[in-house]
Amino acid sequence: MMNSVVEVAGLRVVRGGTTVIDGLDLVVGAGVTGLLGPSGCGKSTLLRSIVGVQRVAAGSVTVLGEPAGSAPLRDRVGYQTQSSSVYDDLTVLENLRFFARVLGLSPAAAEDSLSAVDLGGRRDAVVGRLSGGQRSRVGLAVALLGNPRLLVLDEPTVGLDPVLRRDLWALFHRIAAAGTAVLVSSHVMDEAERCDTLLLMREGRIIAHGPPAAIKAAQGVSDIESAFLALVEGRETA
Ligand SMILES: Nc1ncnc2c1ncn2[C@@H]1O[C@H](COP(=O)(O)OP(=O)(O)OP(=O)(O)O)[C@@H](O)[C@H]1O
Repeated sequence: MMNSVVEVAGLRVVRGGTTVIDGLDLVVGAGVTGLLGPSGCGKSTLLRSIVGVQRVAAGSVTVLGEPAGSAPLRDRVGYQTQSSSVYDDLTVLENLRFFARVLGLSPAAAEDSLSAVDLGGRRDAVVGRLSGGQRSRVGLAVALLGNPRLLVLDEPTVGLDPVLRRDLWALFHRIAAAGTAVLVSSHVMDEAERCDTLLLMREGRIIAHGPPAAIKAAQGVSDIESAFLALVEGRETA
């Protein structure tokens, strides 16, 4: 089969009476893919469509050859939303064991996930007392339960300091190197350079797709923010 993990064709999504995504086509492969764009451009909506929790008006979303959200994908796609979905009053390990049970996985899956995010040393810490970066890694560990083939992360680095952000991006690359495709959204343009492949999104459309260096070269600029602006201006004057 092809190397694509996600295939989106002609996707249209309407939210609250407004068309948020209109005719979007996209292929996502292995490695770390960054979905970057300003707040409100539709990143979360696209990720929700890929995970299969978004009602779509038209088009198709296929993940690992199956329709998005279908039963065979249940333990093959991990998803971390913007809001924390872990229990503050449970320990790190208790949280992971709970979610492992919900997914029908063995307690050993909780241990595997814990070590994948380097949280073994904090296994007995109550989540409510962890730092922001550690909490974020607990959420990531939950999404990694069962060793999914695709990990979808919605703005996981928001609110974190630069050191923690750098550490998390390093972790995404380790996860990708171990064979899980990582699709991560951000509205911070300086995170672009950390991605193998970039998807630049604006107003419900993908305006550029490729390695950061290729996107910059195509626009003749030295940073992604300038490339984004050049692409927007090019469209407005076209
Ligand atoms: N539940 C909802 N009902 C109606 N409209 C919504 C809903 N959620 C989001 N929208 C609208 O859909 C559009 C895209 O929102 P979305 O959350 O996908 O953007 P985003 O790029 O992820 O933004 P952010 O970076 O701020 O999370 C926005 O115009 C938003 O106002």
